[in-house]
Amino acid sequence: MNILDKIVAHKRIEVAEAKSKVSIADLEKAPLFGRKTLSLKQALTAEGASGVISEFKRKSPSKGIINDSVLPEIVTKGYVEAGACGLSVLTDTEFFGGTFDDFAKARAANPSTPMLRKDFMIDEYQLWEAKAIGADVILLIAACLTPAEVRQLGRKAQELGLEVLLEVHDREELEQSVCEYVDMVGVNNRNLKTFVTSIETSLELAQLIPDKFVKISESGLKDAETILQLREAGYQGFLIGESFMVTQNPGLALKELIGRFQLTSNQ
Ligand SMILES: O=P(O)(O)OC[C@@H](O)[C@@H](O)c1c[nH]c2ccccc12
Repeated sequence: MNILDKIVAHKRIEVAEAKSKVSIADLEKAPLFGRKTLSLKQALTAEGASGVISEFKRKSPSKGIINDSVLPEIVTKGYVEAGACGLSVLTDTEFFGGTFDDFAKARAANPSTPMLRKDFMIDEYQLWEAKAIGADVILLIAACLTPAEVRQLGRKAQELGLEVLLEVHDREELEQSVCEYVDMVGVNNRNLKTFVTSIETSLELAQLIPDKFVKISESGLKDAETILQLREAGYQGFLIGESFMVTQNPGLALKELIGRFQLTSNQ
C-alpha cells in the first residue's frame, strides 16, 4: 500500500469515530462556525502580495520529526508579521503530528489572515469540522478522490463559505478533477511514491491550468530564485513548510526569503 492509501484508510476510521462522538448539529454550535471566512484567493492576488502561504508542520511521513519544540501561535504570528499571505496548519495527527488545538491556537493568534485546514478531506463531515475550527480554505487532493467526489466536496465547501484548493500531481489528475467548484489549483512538486520534489512538475503543468484559477506551487520550495521562476511561469501562490519549520525561528526564515525575492524582483 502506498502512503496516501494508508493515510486515507486511517482517515476513514478517524472520521467514522469523530462522527459517532460529535454530531453536525454540535459542530454548527461551535463559536467560530458562523464566522465570516477570509479569502485566500484575494490575499494572493492583491497588489504587492508575497504569495507565500506558510505552513505549520511538526512532522511528515517523508522527513519524520521536523520540529517539535515550537508553538503554533508563535510560529504563525511570526509568519504573518514577516509577510505571509495565508497560513496552512496541519490537522492530521497520525502522520503529520497536527491537531485541532494547533489550528485553534494559530486561528486565535491571527484573526485576519486566511487559513487553510491542511488535512485529507474524504467526507463532507470534515467540511463542518473545518468551519467549526475557523478555517477559511480546505484542500482536496485529486490523488485520493474521484472527480465526482471533488465536485461534491468542492460544491459543499463553497456553499459553507469555504474556498477550495485542489491539489494535483500530474496532467491526468488536473484534467479529470478540475471543475467549477474549485477556487485555486495547487501543483504538488512532491512525488508521493518517492517523496522526491521537483519544480519541473509545477513548470510543466502551469500552462495547462486554466487562468481563472489562482495557481499555487506546493512543496520543496526554499530559495528566492525558484519562486521568481515560478512567478514567471504564472504562479501566484507558494506553499512552504519544511524549509521554514526546520529552523528555530520559522518567521525569520520567511522574512529573509521575502527580502531576497523582493530585492531580486525590483532589480
Ligand atoms: O514542507 P514543504 O516541502 O515546503 O511542503 C509544504 C506542503 O506543500 C506539503 O506539506 C503538502 C502538500 N500537500 C500536502 C498534502 C497533505 C499534507 C502535506 C502536504
